[in-house]
Parts: sequence; C-alpha cells; structure tokens
Amino acid sequence: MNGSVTHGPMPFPASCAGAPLVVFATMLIDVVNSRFEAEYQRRRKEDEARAVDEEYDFIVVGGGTSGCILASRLSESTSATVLLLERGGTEPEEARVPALQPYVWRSNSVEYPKSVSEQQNCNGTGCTMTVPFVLGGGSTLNGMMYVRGSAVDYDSWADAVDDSSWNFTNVLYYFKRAERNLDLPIAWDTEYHSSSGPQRVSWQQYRHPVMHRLAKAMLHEGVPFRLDVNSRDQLGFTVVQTTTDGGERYSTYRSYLEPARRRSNLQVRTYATATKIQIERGLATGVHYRGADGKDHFARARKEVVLTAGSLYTPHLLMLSGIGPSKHLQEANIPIVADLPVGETLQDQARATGAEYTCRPPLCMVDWRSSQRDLDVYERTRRGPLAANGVAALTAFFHSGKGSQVGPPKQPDVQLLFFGSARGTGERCMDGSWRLNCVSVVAVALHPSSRGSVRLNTSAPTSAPVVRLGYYEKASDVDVVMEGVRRARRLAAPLRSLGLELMPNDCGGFPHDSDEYARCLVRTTSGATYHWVGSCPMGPGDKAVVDTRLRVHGLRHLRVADASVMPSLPSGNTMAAVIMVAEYAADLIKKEHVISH
Ligand SMILES: Cc1cc2nc3c(=O)[nH]c(=O)nc-3n(C[C@H](O)[C@H](O)[C@H](O)COP(=O)(O)OP(=O)(O)OC[C@H]3O[C@@H](n4cnc5c(N)ncnc54)[C@H](O)[C@@H]3O)c2cc1C
Repeated sequence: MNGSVTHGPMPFPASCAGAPLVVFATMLIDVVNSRFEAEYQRRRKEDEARAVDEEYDFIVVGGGTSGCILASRLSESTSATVLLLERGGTEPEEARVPALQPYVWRSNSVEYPKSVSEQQNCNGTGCTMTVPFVLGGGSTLNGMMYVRGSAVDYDSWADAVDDSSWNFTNVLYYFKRAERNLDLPIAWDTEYHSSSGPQRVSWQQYRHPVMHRLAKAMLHEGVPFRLDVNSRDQLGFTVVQTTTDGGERYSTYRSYLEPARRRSNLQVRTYATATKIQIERGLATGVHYRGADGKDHFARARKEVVLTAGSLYTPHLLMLSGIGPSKHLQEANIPIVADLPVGETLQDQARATGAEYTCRPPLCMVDWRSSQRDLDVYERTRRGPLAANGVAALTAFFHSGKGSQVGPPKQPDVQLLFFGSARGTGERCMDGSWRLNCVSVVAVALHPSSRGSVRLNTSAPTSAPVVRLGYYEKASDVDVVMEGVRRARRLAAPLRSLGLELMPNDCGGFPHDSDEYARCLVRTTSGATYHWVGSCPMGPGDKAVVDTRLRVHGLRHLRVADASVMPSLPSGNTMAAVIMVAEYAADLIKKEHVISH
C-alpha cells in the first residue's frame, strides 16, 4: 500500500492460517484493497492537478448512508451544484454479495478504533468499533436489516423536540418516499409501503434451514410471528426485509448515488477527508479537506454545508471547527465559534450474547467443498447461501417492561439478533461464514438510558475522536438485556428436540437459572452494536445541537443530516431511520433554497 489508507486490514488469527475459507477470504480482501489502491492513485493525480479552490452551492461531508442520499437528492435539479466529500473509496463490487460482508469488513473499507475502556462493558478492555470508511458508509457494510422502529418512537421524537413534523404520520411520508418494496405480501399495504422509491427492500431468497427450527422454537415459546414489523405492530418474531434485490445488496450508494454520478452538476470526491468547516461571521462558507495528494484543499459553499459524517465523525468535525462545549474546546486549544453540547449524548444499543446453539450435519455442513458449490451457484444464479447473510434476517422484538425507560406496551425494548458462524476445533476462524454450524442469539436493549460521548483527543485534536460508549452505566439497562438473555436461553428446550444444542457456558459458576448467571453473561459478552445516534441531537433547548430543521443552532448555512441528529434510538436497527432523516433533510434544504424537486 502506498499511503492510500489510514489503517490496515483486519487480520485473521494466526491459528486460522491455511484454512481454505481463510485463504479465499484473504485473496478476496487483497482484490478489494488493490482496487481501493488504484482508485486512490487516480484521485491523487487529480488532486495534484487541481490548483484552484472550488465553489459549489452545496457541500455534503461524508458519503455514507445519509450522504449518498443528500448528494443525489440535492443534485436532482441542474440549477444546484453539489460536492460530496468522502474519506474512503468507492463501494467495492464484493460488498454487493450479501454473504461476503464479514470479509469485506476486513478490507480497508472499515476502520476499527477502540472505545474508551469502561469497567462495566466489553470486559473492561474498550469495545472494538466497526466504523465505515467507504462510499455508502454503513449501508455498504451493514447487516442490511430494514427495520423502521415503532410509531411510538417518532411520536416521542416529535414530543421531545416540540415539532409535530417529526411524528410518525409525517415521517412515514419520507420512509415511503425512499422505499421500493419488492415483496407483494408487504408492498400491497400502501398505507405503510411504497414500490416507487429508489431504495430497494426485499426478503432474501435464501433461508438457511436452521431458521425454520429457530422459528419453530419461538412459536413453541409463545412468541407470535409477525409478517411485517414495519407497519402497525412490531412485537413478535419475523424474517425481516433487507436492502437487497435479486440476491445482491443495494446500499444507498448503489440506490441513490451511483445512478446520479454522471450528472455534470455533481462532483463526488473520494479519499477527501474534511478537516474543518470555515465559519465567517456566523456563516458556514466552505470546507477545508485533505485530498488524496495529502495536501489541504478548500471548497467554498455558496448555499450550505451539510454534515453527514456519522455519529462519531460529525461531532468530531464540528469540534475541530470550534463548535462544541466551550470548556472542552478550550482544553484542546481550539478557538470557540459556538458553545453547543456537541458529542455529549451519544447513544447506542447495549448488547450481550445470551446463548449459542450448535447444529450438526446434515442440517449444517461447513466443509469447503459445499462452500465452493455455493460460490458456483451464486456466480451462475445469484441464489443460494451467498445471497443471504446467514440467519441474520431472523429477528424478534419484545416488550420486557424492565428498566427505567419503560414505554407503552406496543413499543419493544428488547431485540433478539441471530448470527451464524462456522466453528472448527474450538477456533472462531470463520465468524459470519455463509456456511454455519453455530448460531449466537444476541439480546439488545433498544432504548437504554445510559449515554456515552464523543470528545476530541485534547493533546492531538485532529487524531481519531475519543469515544465513550457508556453501555450499562445505568443498572436498569442491565435488567433489560438480562431479560433478553433469558428469552434467548428459553429456546434451549424446544431447540434440543429440533437438533440444536445449547453450548455450555459456566459463567461465574452460577446456577443457570439464576439472575447472577444472566448478569454474568451480560458482563462478559457485551460488545458494540454500531447503532450509534444522538451525538448532535435536534431540539429547541440547550441540550440540542441542531434545530428541528437540522440547522446548527446559532449559525447559518450549516446543517447536520445523519444519525447524530436523532433525539433517541428507534426500536430496532438504525439504517431505515437514517434514510428517512436524509430524505426529510433533502426536502427541508430544497424548500429553504427554493430548488425544484
Ligand atoms: C457493522 C455494522 C452493521 C450494521 N447493521 C445494520 C443493519 O443490519 N441494519 C440497520 O438498520 N443498521 C445497521 N447498522 C447501522 C447503520 O448502518 C447506521 O445507522 C447508518 O449507516 C448510519 O448512517 P450515517 O449516514 O449516519 O453514517 P455512516 O453510514 O457511517 O456514514 C458516514 C460516512 O462519513 C465518512 N466520513 C467520516 N468522517 C469524514 C470526514 N471527516 N470527511 C469525509 N468523510 C467522512 C465515512 O467514511 C462514512 O462513509 C450497522 C452499522 C454497522 C457499522
């Protein structure tokens, strides 16, 4: 590598060397990284050749889930010029194969910083965070689960920010505007769904046979089946729709930005890292960024700068630009432009692995010959195990009634996620393999009360932000996840009769039906969920960073339009809500600047 990336790929454990799947994955990662390298070298030459500062109507910073939508929507009218700055490269083709997600994660499309170590989570060592570094952002790398959350979530947003335009009835318009729902049994319900938006949403065609056993076990335990968790009711288990079509992933890059890239009024600049927003007399006038040539460049914004660098990097960039808590900025020697609570209320959903179940042949085959056959089937037909991400489309939502944030009975507060892996002789070489013989059931607290933070490293502010995730700081969040852990373990008896065995885990030596045991599992198996939101929340008060039209308080021509503006977490995975926020933000900006739709 010739300095193109700020981080190296994630290696496999040395003990896995030589395993055929690991050899295959290593080659795949090399292919992805060499394509990034070629793009970087092209970009470097372009940057070196560009001497003058540029000027656009809009500059969108961060080409992730939200940024791709904003850049595409704002450039729909030829009367507006748009520059999109993204620090990573273009979405690799391999990311479009659903089952290759865990391998693409190990390429240079992701960085893996550690959060601040906290005694109560991630075994006190700091959590490893998977942070997107590629056009498409999370939507290019994530589990593709399309979950909107419940109506109550958005009605509570509207109450909290005192603006009814964010209630469910109103935001449903934007959920629908984005959606191209491809499954008739769901799409027919046009009150909740649409088939004409850019974002493809569908069921994965391949379902691992283990999913049927897990579903049977949940029915046995009285958990109702819910066909569509994105309409009236969310409680129960489901096979969730994903951002896929025809066996391939559709990120927001592919759905929105790629078709727009040929527009002459849109510039997409990869390997361009924004370093500071230029503010002149309270007005955002442009963005300083480091190009692929390693030099500083400046682009002027005639109308607006829109930040979509995600919940960790949007607050980082604001603080580098002098917008943040004044005391903290002083510590970092950064001149204060606006004293705002940037980065103070980071939220993520605490999780813990409640149970792991093993599955034997012939139901679960993890041999390399079968895997090769799958590759061949996928190559020819876009079907088979590679067209799905294991068993992850199966999920369940519960209302535990525990914890301090007890919402109305219709609002879930616990989600169960199911992840497959292939285990060899006790070694976890192939987590996330498309062939699996182990299923982990992960319990997630959807509405935790604990909060984290994003801060500058005061001795080296331009280096990576200091992230404290805060999971389990409030004891009530432990109670909620413990309830999820119990539900994950209740599946043991019905699953045994269906051929799946609970893996032994003598956590702390406590009796397995005791609270101490569930608490021990929570303590020892927690990890990051990557659903971080709320680091620049919207609202009218002094706890908010942006107003309900997403404009940074006290400044002009500066907006935030990504996961960081959410006042609270939705009841589920966060991508669908980010897509909705981006669609709404595009409308707000177009209306304010009188740009045609
Ligand atoms: C591993 C993983 C799995 C997930 N699984 C799911 C799932 O199955 N379903 C679901 O609903 N949600 C899931 N999520 C969450 C979802 O992907 C995120 O909520 C969503 O992507 C956030 O969108 P965003 O636009 O706010 O930020 P991102 O998508 O993270 O985009 C931020 C972008 O900004 C760029 N950037 C950052 N700093 C700068 C800078 N200074 N200059 C230029 N560019 C910059 C980054 O490279 C990135 O491309 C997952 C997330 C992860 C990480």
